Amino acid sequence: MAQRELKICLLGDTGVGKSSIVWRFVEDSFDPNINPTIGASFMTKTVQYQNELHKFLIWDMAGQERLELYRSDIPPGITG
Ligand SMILES: Nc1nc2c(ncn2[C@@H]2O[C@H](COP(=O)(O)OP(=O)(O)OP(=O)(O)O)[C@@H](O)[C@H]2O)c(=O)[nH]1
Repeated sequence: MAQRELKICLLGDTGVGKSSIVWRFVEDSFDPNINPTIGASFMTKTVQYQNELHKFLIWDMAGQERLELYRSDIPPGITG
């Protein structure tokens, strides 16, 4: 079966729910006590749609300024 890779990067202010959206998508769970992201976290999920596998590679970037990576650390080839 064909497989496509989709690179997704979440950026935004701290506390707006970036990590929670990723957890809901990847694990279908919600943690009201989730910790702020330090630097960045990386998760993957593969979803079958019709005759193709779609592999999502997701970078969740820290929103707190003091925990941020430099913008130049954002991985190349992001599609969304
Ligand atoms: N009630 C409610 N709380 C939410 C929702 N989404 C996120 N939260 C809460 O909002 C807080 C911040 O959520 P995060 O997902 O850590 O936000 P973030 O944008 O990733 O924050 P940083 O990691 O600091 O960049 C947490 O306490 C979450 O549990 C939602 O849809 N409803």
